[in-house]
Amino acid sequence: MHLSPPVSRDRIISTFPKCYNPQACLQMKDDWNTKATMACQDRAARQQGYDRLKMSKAVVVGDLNVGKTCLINRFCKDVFERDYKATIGVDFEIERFEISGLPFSLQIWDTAGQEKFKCIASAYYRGAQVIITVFDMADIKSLEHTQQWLSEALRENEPDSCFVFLVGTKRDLLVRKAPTDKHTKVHIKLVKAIKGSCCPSVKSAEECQRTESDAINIAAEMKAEFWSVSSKTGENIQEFFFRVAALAFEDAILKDLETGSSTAQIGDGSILDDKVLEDAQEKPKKKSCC
Ligand SMILES: Nc1nc2c(ncn2[C@@H]2O[C@H](COP(=O)(O)OP(=O)(O)OP(=O)(O)O)[C@@H](O)[C@H]2O)c(=O)[nH]1
Repeated sequence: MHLSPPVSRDRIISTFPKCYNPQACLQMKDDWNTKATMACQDRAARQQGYDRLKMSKAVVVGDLNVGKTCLINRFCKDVFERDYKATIGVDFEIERFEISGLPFSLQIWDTAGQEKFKCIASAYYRGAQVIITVFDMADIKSLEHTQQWLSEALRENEPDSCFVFLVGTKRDLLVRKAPTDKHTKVHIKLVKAIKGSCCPSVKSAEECQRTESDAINIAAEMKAEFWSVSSKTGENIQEFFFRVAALAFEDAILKDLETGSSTAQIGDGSILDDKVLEDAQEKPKKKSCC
């Protein structure tokens, strides 16, 4: 029997990850589902197939320039790219976890936000267990477009078959607390003077709260869980992806129990073997300069 290599220590999830905000949360609970826990603890189950790779597919959608690629790259490679390079079509990463002692992989699909690449990207929406709709916290228009992105992604999937997340990026651009030190106050005044009062990169604490509460309302309409993150600073990035992985993993285990299956499946139901995984990890990059 082939055993996957051990996952890195920072990808081990042992306790059930918490949501960001209870007002926009998919599952209000503190612990794993009892049935899932028992299945994980069942050594016999492990020997009969859970040692093979179990994988879920997550697609990341949203307007151009909102920070989808940076979100994925911060988590998967711990890097942040300041310069914008448009995604052409799609790209993906595979992240390996150990959850409750079992191996699990998340295939994270980065899709192009630019209109001209939409038809290529939408071909990859199918078979997703997780849809991550992304907006820029400093650009309210991108929040307004998230419902459209979600409905396009859902069109390619079974109704009620996906976990939906609404992620506000660029949290670092929002001034959460009124600055108290003289230098920051002067800096903000200067930037506002140069860029105008509608400068998207400098927002007041009130605007930040308003954006979050608008997002929470939209998340409720979308039946989504809301997260606010920064790929620049890394704030909430690991917490967010751990939450995604944990919910997808638990769902996959429970579905297996329902169907009595223990094989490794990718979103659209095809069996994933080690060769596919190796090829996927060596894929060429599909980014290009704009
Ligand atoms: N300050 C700040 N800038 C960010 C953050 N995330 C992304 N950016 C910047 O936003 C720009 C766009 O980021 P990308 O991740 O390439 O955007 P995208 O959504 O993948 O864009 P498309 O590929 O066109 O769909 C880049 O210049 C990033 O440096 C963040 O958390 N904070």
